[in-house]
Amino acid sequence: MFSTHATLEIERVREVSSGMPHSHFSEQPASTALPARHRVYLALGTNLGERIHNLEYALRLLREYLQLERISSVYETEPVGYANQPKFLNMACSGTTILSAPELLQATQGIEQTLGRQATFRNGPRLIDIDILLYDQEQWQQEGLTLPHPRLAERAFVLAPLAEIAPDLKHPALGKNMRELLEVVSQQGILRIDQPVSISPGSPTT
Ligand SMILES: Nc1ncnc2c1ncn2[C@@H]1O[C@H](COP(=O)(O)OP(=O)(O)OP(=O)(O)O)[C@@H](O)[C@H]1O
Ligand SMILES: Nc1nc2c(c(=O)[nH]1)N=C(CO)CN2
Repeated sequence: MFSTHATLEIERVREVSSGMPHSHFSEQPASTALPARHRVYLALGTNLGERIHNLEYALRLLREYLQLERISSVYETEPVGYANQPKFLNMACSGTTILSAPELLQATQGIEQTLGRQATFRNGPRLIDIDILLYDQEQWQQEGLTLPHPRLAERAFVLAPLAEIAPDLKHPALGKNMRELLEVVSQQGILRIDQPVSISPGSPTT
């Protein structure tokens, strides 16, 4: 279950037992095999509307697709790329999913639509942005999806929450972990705030 503080959130991956002696397990029909689970890391950002509420609502919807394992604190961050807009709230989460990476992208884009995200412009303001940072240790580049996320290593607003929940996680292409990547970017304008997220039922504000 989730505590009221984001940093304390832990949901354990349920262990499923067949109830059969181990030696009989391989005799089960293939259809009973559990689908493979993939560990994924996501970044969330918002700078319009009730920002905390947007994060909470997105996390609740994400739980339909992910078994959440960790969620970071919330960080208030100066806008990067286009300065003339409100400050963002950013956070990261990890979880496991049976979805393929393109299916997960479809799910996250659906959640952005559900929250009412309107197309603006590159680096512009948004109700919610959900980026897939890593999907297992996959390196993938196809139309519409690049893994790891191509701008992960240059963004303190992504690395600070990610390093909080997964400091030793290695970037599959760069070979460095998240703590090391965070150390080499400027953390100016990145402030961890003491505002907890709660993901009990509710509705969007916008
Ligand atoms: N790993 C990824 N996670 C999310 N979107 C991705 C990823 N790789 C590629 N994309 C593509 O990026 C496109 C633009 O996404 P989005 O509108 O969120 O961009 P942005 O938030 O303005 O910029 P940024 O991608 O730098 O955060 C999406 O339509 C999606 O197809
Ligand atoms: N601080 C901050 N700046 C941004 C962010 C964001 O999430 N946080 N997202 C952007 C486009 O994805 C562009 N700039």
